[in-house]
Amino acid sequence: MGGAILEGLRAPEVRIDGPITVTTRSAASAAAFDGADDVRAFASETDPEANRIAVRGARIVILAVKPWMIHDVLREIAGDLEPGAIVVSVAAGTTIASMEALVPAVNPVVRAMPNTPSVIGKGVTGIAGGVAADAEVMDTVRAVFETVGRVLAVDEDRINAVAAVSGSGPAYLFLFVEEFVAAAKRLGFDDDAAKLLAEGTVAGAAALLESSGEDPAELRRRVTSPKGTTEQAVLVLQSGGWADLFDRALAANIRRSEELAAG
Ligand SMILES: NC(=O)C1=CN([C@@H]2O[C@H](COP(=O)(O)OP(=O)(O)OC[C@H]3O[C@@H](n4cnc5c(N)ncnc54)[C@H](OP(=O)(O)O)[C@@H]3O)[C@@H](O)[C@H]2O)C=CC1
Ligand SMILES: O=C(O)[C@@H]1CCC=N1
Repeated sequence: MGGAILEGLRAPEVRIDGPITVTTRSAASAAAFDGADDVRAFASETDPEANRIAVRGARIVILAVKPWMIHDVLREIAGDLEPGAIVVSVAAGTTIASMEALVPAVNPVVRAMPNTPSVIGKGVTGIAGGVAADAEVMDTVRAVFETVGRVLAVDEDRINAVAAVSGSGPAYLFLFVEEFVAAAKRLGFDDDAAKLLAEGTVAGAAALLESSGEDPAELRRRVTSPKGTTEQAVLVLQSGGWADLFDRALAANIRRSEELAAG
């Protein structure tokens, strides 16, 4: 996820004050930035000081390690944070209070829940601020994530729901595409043809949804000729109990965030 945000931040039209410093665990991941003039990268496996060096002088520190690693990384960097530096975590299920307990009170903590379309500037990110995150801090964090898409500010008690909808949402759509391609193959299309038809349709329909500004129900209506073919397929799909399926899937997602928060 950190890489997706970084890709968005590195887009030519985005202007960042100062250098972007990246840390990774492996030297191999850091080596991907060799020769880059806009990013410097350090690997913690070869430089145990990497994270501490990286945060020195930084106005914003974005943590994008796995949820169960966030607290250890915060303990590691807390003493090197600049006073007032904003700490942003994108981790699922890691509460603001648990992070605030590990950093100086002068460092505002913000939780962000982005998604992977950020890599092409079409991300959706929910943000929620802690006690020291005043309006200026939230505007700054909003501006960072607006470089990679759209931003919704929420109270922290809604962040798990944001994760369930938009954070994980791309995976649901990709699962749909996988199933759609597989169904096309079962109709006799070879792999390439099935992908062309099914993936091309999803990409085109998503672009149409975005560019038309129309409600998806209206766009669906325009495909569904009365007494036509689409109608028959839609009736079958609607009989599958999607509302309940989605409710259960999102509830399971939120439950997992709560488990992660509980440790
Ligand atoms: N994937 C997604 O769609 C989303 C993920 N998130 C959150 O993003 C976080 C990361 O998830 P994800 O991107 O899937 O995880 P990945 O495992 O893909 O990425 C984790 C990154 O952290 C680096 N890393 C690991 N340990 C350290 C360390 N000690 N110091 C510095 N860097 C380190 C890894 O380096 P290396 O490359 O060398 O292994 C890797 O680049 C999670 O907390 C998740 O909840 C939030 C929203 C969406
Ligand atoms: O699966 C996860 O835990 C992360 C959080 C949201 C998307 N991916």
